[in-house]
Amino acid sequence: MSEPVPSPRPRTDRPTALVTGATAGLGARYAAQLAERGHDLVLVARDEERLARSAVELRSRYGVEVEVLPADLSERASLQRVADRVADAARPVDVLVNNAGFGLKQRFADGDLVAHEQMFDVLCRAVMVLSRAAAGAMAARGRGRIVNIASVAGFVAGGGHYSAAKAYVALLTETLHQELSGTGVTATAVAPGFVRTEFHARAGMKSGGTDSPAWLDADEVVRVSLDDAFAGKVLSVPTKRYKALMGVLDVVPRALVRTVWGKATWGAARRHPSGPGQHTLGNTPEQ
Ligand SMILES: NC(=O)C1=CN([C@@H]2O[C@H](COP(=O)(O)OP(=O)(O)OC[C@H]3O[C@@H](n4cnc5c(N)ncnc54)[C@H](OP(=O)(O)O)[C@@H]3O)[C@@H](O)[C@H]2O)C=CC1
Ligand SMILES: CC(=O)[C@H](N)C(=O)O
Repeated sequence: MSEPVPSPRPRTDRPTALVTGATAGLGARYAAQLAERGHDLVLVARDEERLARSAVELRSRYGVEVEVLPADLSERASLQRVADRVADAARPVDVLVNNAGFGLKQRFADGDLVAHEQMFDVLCRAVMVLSRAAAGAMAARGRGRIVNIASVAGFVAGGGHYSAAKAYVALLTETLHQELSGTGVTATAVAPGFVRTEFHARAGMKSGGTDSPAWLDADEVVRVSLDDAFAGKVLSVPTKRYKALMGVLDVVPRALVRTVWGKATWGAARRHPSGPGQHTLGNTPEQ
């Protein structure tokens, strides 16, 4: 039986940050580092027990107010509840971190359509709806930060539907940044490389050698990206090695990138064993 979700606590003078995917990986670190930077928090994810545990830990460690908002962002009604919270003028959200996400080790062409639709809903539709909610409410107040977690994968071909989804996040964020110019609201796309989180285990992807330099520490990614976001940068590519890789990707022929990236990262995505339309989903929380 999960702990009852505590009702929102009285407003403080601290700014408030809403983080999606706050129970694990990068999202858990965004919540901790934003608390450390003096923000009250609204935590969003599906796993209510992990949310409640995170809230207790963050309150006691950082002395900030923490609200939990259980939601499956692939479900429209759930997503709308989160959008309503983001847009609530009576309880302003000053920083929105659209972080929730997962990968699919399935080809797009013959993979599980339901799984691909869910990934699109979480990686793209949720980011769009919540960014819109934040843009309107923040611009009305003349201040706010929108931080959308894209990926290096969004700048390379060959990463499957996931890459396309992350390219959408990056470009939508650049549009937001441009359209919000002069309003006091900034939008930052964060493009991490490979980060040691639950992402790959949840998706059943090989992630051997995570102690190699190619793999980043989640705390470093979050610290660098928050520094960039608070500096108003439109794109944050944590660490020099991934900034260098992005430069290389600009000049290497795309056909070569398509061939190499897919194989070098998740291995050749499996043809779906039972063919298109079967419903075996990844993205199950680690217990
Ligand atoms: N790890 C990496 O190598 C990289 C990751 N990224 C991106 O970073 C972001 C965070 O990923 P990462 O921390 O690695 O992954 P993790 O798997 O460690 O964490 C994913 C988080 O998202 C939440 N989540 C998953 N599905 C949903 C859903 N349907 N509704 C609400 N919340 C959901 C999970 O909580 P719950 O299960 O409780 O819902 C969890 O808190 C993602 O957008 C990912 O694409 C980008 C580049 C590299
Ligand atoms: C780099 C990513 O966004 C992704 N986690 C991957 O493993 O490709």
